[in-house]
Amino acid sequence: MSDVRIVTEADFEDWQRALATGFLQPPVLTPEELEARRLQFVPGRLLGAFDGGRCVATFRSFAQEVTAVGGGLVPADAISNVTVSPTHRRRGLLTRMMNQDLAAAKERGDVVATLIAAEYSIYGRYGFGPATWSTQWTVEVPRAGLDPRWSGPDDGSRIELVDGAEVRKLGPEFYERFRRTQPGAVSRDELWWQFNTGAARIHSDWTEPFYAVHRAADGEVQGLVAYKSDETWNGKQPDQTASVLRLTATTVAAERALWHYLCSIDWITKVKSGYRGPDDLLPHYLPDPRAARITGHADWLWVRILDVVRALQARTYDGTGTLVLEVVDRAGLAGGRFRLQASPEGASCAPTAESADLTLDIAELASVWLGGESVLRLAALGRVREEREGAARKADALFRSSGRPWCPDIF
Ligand SMILES: CC(=O)SCCNC(=O)CCNC(=O)[C@H](O)C(C)(C)COP(=O)(O)OP(=O)(O)OC[C@H]1O[C@@H](n2cnc3c(N)ncnc32)[C@H](O)[C@@H]1OP(=O)(O)O
Repeated sequence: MSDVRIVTEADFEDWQRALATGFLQPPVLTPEELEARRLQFVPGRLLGAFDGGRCVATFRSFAQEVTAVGGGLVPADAISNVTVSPTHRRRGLLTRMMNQDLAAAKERGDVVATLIAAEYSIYGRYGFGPATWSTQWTVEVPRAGLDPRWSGPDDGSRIELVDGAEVRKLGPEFYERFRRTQPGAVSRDELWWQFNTGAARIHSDWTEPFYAVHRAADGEVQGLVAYKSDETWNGKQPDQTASVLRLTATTVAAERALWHYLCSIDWITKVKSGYRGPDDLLPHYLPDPRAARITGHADWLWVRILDVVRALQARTYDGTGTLVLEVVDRAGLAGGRFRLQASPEGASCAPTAESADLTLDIAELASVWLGGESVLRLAALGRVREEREGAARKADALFRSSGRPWCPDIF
């Protein structure tokens, strides 16, 4: 039987080989890739399964914060790098690593665990629910109806091209402001900025994208985009695609200006949006919104609530009401019956012996927690059970939020 345990520095290279194998990537890493990945080594946060001295499964977690509805920051156990080698699949190794990690996260006091799921059907069994969704658009620039003479914003703000070193200087402060405005956004640590600007390279074939920053008239950074272009030249008509890696903005004006900028670059006939929130305004920045075609839509950030009281108290509520929730958690980590008393002034939540209004699984609670799913829809699907008539409608009104959550990052 394989031994599941915390990974030491001595195991690290073997662990990385197993990780690459599990993700069907070339199993031998360059010294530069290994060196960059060592920066992610946090003692106690890497798990592995070992069989006959060889690593056959990998699991990594790290400290993160998730933005709740209303802008509160919630401590999270972010999970990544989950693999089991094909030689050892379906023997319960993932289950053992997950159970160990979630127990440790609960013990540490993390309110939720988060991950981006490779496949939909893997993580529900561990109490995770899809909490944010993402939509990809492709803009057919010639059909968008934008003014072809556009030469940047005319409100005193400006767009500047910058390099990776500059992004590392101005990006973190900007993103700290941004993430407080966006439910579902996750924190980025210093390593994130290094990996995403090429200062440290997990993949040695990394190439520098273009970076453009939007500055308000007073110089404040209000938007940042990283994008790439394909290098096709068909000899006659320029027909290039700009692919957005990330675009975030703290104001609608900055966001609009950056999309307009991308659509105005000479030679660019298509703009691929990357992973946006499902209610992103992008189509409506175009005189003809039909020029933006949806090319992908799927679940994105999955959340596992570890502490119902703190999770429900961390977010804001537009409505006023009291609700008793029976939360079922098969793993025994966070379930129970809770009374939520919410109003725009604040919320309190505590265990209760009162009879329940609504019964739902911990995974369904995660899906409605950030406002990404509606209680009424889950009730219609039979995934939330009303114990009192009208409770689903009441809960729907309480958990509903004015915008859909969005997680711009992959981890
Ligand atoms: C956050 C991230 O890193 S996402 C990346 C996830 N990794 C990958 O997709 C890489 C390729 N896949 C793998 O490495 C493995 O198949 C894993 C990690 C997904 C699963 O590991 P395993 O050790 O085989 O899972 P384990 O044996 O613990 O399975 C537990 C249960 O999940 C089910 N399960 C596991 N993987 C899958 C899957 N891909 N699809 C559907 N069900 C699955 C098993 O059938 C089992 O069900 P049961 O409890 O009803 O018997």
